[in-house]
Amino acid sequence: MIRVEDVRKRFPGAAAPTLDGVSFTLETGRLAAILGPSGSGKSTLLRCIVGLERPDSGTIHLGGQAGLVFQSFELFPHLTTLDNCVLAQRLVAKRSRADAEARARQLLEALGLTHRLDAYPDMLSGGQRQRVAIARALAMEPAVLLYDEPTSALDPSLRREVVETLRRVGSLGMTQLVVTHDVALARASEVVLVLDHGHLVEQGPPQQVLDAPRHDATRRLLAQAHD
Ligand SMILES: Nc1ncnc2c1ncn2[C@@H]1O[C@H](COP(=O)(O)OP(=O)(O)OP(=O)(O)O)[C@@H](O)[C@H]1O
Repeated sequence: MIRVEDVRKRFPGAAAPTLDGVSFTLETGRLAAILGPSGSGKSTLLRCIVGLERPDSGTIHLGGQAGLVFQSFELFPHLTTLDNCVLAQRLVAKRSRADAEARARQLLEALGLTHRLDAYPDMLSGGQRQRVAIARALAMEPAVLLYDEPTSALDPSLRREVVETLRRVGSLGMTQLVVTHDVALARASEVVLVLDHGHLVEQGPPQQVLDAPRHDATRRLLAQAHD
């Protein structure tokens, strides 16, 4: 689960706080999307949850480490699918080659990549590369998995594949939080959080937040999505 309580962050010299008392809870195994206009604090919130940024005050409870799937995937170009998923397990988690490989194979199978174990990243489609990055993050057994704009590096035809992938990961019991500008992706998630000027202005299921928006920031995001 993710429990964020009254998180505040103001960067030195900034006129206003980037996060101004953000609180929410996401239950284990749930998929949430964070929407918000540019500059509203989405990436900063994500970075605080991962531990790349330190809040000035407030608490973040994950019950373990957070895994992060980067927008650009950051795969090692000289390693195969399997070895991309084995390396950090060996170096960071100090697992044996056999253990690391077994875990990687299991996750790659769950994500439909068994036929691509020996392929190098440049031989894979964008969606496949993303699934390798997700399998690699899952192999480290994070308590939660966070994504920074998972659809923006992919062409529109692949966006549906992302939703399918997130559902598969959810069915493994993983708690997932996605920062996105993509309203369609938010609609496919279970919980939508809307940030505006460092405040969480809406939170709830997509049917509530996106079909009956109560805040101007949400209405503007929906209007832009329809343009
Ligand atoms: N390291 C930093 N130092 C100073 N200011 C920062 C830093 N990181 C972010 N900010 C400021 O905090 C505000 C929110 O930035 P953030 O990247 O969190 O927004 P965002 O909602 O993710 O935006 P976008 O949708 O454009 O990615 C911006 O005004 C930004 O300039």
